[in-house]
Amino acid sequence: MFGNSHSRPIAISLGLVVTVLATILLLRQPAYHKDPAPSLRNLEWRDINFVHTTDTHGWYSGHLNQKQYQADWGNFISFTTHLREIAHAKGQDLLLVDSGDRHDGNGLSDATKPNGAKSLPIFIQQDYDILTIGNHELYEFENSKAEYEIVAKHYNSNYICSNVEYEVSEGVFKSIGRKYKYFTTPMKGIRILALGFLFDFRRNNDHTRVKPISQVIEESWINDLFSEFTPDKVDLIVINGHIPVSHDWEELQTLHAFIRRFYPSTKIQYFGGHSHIRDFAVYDDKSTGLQSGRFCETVGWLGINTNVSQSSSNSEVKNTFTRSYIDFNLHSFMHHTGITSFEKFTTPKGEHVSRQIKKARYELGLETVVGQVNSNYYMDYVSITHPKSIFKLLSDKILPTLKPTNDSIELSSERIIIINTGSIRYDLYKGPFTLDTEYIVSPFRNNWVKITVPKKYAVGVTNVLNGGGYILNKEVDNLHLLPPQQRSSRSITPKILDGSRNPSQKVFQSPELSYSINEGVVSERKQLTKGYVTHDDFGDDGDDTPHRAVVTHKVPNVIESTCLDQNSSDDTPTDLIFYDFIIPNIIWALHELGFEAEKSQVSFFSSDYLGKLLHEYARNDKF
Ligand SMILES: Nc1ccn([C@@H]2O[C@H](COP(=O)(O)O)[C@@H](O)[C@H]2O)c(=O)n1
Ligand SMILES: [Zn+2]
Ligand SMILES: [Zn+2]
Repeated sequence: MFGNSHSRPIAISLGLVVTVLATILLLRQPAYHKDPAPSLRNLEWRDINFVHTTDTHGWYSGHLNQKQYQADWGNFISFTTHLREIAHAKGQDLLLVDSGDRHDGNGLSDATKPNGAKSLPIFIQQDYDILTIGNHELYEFENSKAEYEIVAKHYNSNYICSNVEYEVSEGVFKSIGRKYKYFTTPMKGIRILALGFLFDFRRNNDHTRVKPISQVIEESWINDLFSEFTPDKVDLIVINGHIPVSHDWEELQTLHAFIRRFYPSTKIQYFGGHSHIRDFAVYDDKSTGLQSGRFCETVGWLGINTNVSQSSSNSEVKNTFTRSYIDFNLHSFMHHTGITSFEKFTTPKGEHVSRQIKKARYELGLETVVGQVNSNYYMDYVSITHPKSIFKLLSDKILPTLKPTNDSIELSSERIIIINTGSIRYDLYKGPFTLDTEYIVSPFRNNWVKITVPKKYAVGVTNVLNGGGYILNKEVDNLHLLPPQQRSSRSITPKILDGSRNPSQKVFQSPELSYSINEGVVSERKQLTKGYVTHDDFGDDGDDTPHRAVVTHKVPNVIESTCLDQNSSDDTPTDLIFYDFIIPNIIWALHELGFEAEKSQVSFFSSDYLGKLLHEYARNDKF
């Protein structure tokens, strides 16, 4: 038809219209590309800005089967490099903070001997300005040694820990890092006094010491320090704790009251961790606490204006402080830097670290396929009686495969195996079960132990351990038995079942439903990715990516797998088998039931830890 001379002008004008329209569309495209995620909430920049991580537990490869957390440590390094440049270009400061727990949770950290041999050299490529220790650096001596010799040494005066000591030679204990750091920021000249604290942790190895905060504040060094650095010399106090920031965790409250005695109106910023949640707490009009999740799912963002007047009101706090929880993916990282091409985004160091990770994973054989998993098994997305519950899988199928390590171990005809649900760290996904999966689901190399008790006591233990909710019996140190998801201050509020005002932030961890980075504009609610929806003291606008919340179910402290004869008498000797990690808890529960047991009555049963049982189950094609 374009060959027809009469129609040519029309064809030309049509062509012109098409060209113009196309040009308009093309001109609009870059705007879209510049901001590929208009639904993301932008970061607010202040005089001083902090990027915060905590509880990374070795997840430096990123979440390979969850696109929403798929950035790796190299990408994270590129991200913060740009953020620092942006801050400095604006004349603002940017500091990086990490709050500890770098082991136990991923093959990259746990498949080596010593633990962390490959992951710590990767972790320390990040330029942290302030970092501290977590409890997972203290369970095993080899982790403490690595912390002292690799991490603390590398970061030198930036490694700040005010209440943990390390045995440098026999009987000689020294602070594992610097007890404090006083420094002035390069751009705004903000004078910062920084300290670091671990919560009152009692299960540390013998070559380390942890002093509870309540004891530290009685010591002369901290009183002298605060007397020397009078308020006129300090613009901002930073407390980096491996401690939850929630109001119901007493230790930070104690510390805060102590600091305020010396600094009645100085701004104080707390960074926290350990309970693996996103959280932000306002302590008073000049002081807040930020906690940035777990497992490289979250990068926390915290900004402070230093010049806000001293008057006290709610809006004053909001004018002073701002917080965001950034999803650990390239989509978010690139959005917040305003860089639209990956080539421009990735820095030589970031690229180098990403290569280092790939190499380490290859050398460790982390992607070696052991077997296939037939379904997703969840920790708390379904109830523990649901066929897709990982705890049901363990109690029905995996734990019954546990055998004593040698034939000389005497067995009773009846038995109950109890596991602390905190020993399971992550969902198990449908698809290949790799070496990495074993560590991700259950990284701990605990031994199984056994005690034989009359059946009437054995059958009550699980109930006692689960009965009291948060068990606060300090003598047996039950504090550390609780699975992280139950430790959220937010879970005190009753759950609302449509998920829209779910009190604690939630993540749906199914790879099937995780979103694609290229998904584009998310405009309708039904298109939102399921993930964290955080409700904190500033409201519910903290997550950089608006997610759709999911309902999660309460997970008890322990679950059991039983092999009992319904017809046998109450006094039948019954083997109670459990991880040595919970010996004090079991002895305490038996005591509560009226049976006095000694640690010496507990004997070794097996070294086939949970990860190994799962591995064998997959290898034998049992799923
Ligand atoms: N050998 C171990 C050590 C720890 N656990 C579990 O880990 C929990 C602590 O982890 P955080 O990341 O929250 O510090 C602890 O409560 C135990 O449940 C374990 O099972 N075995
Ligand atoms: Zn942790
Ligand atoms: Zn911890």
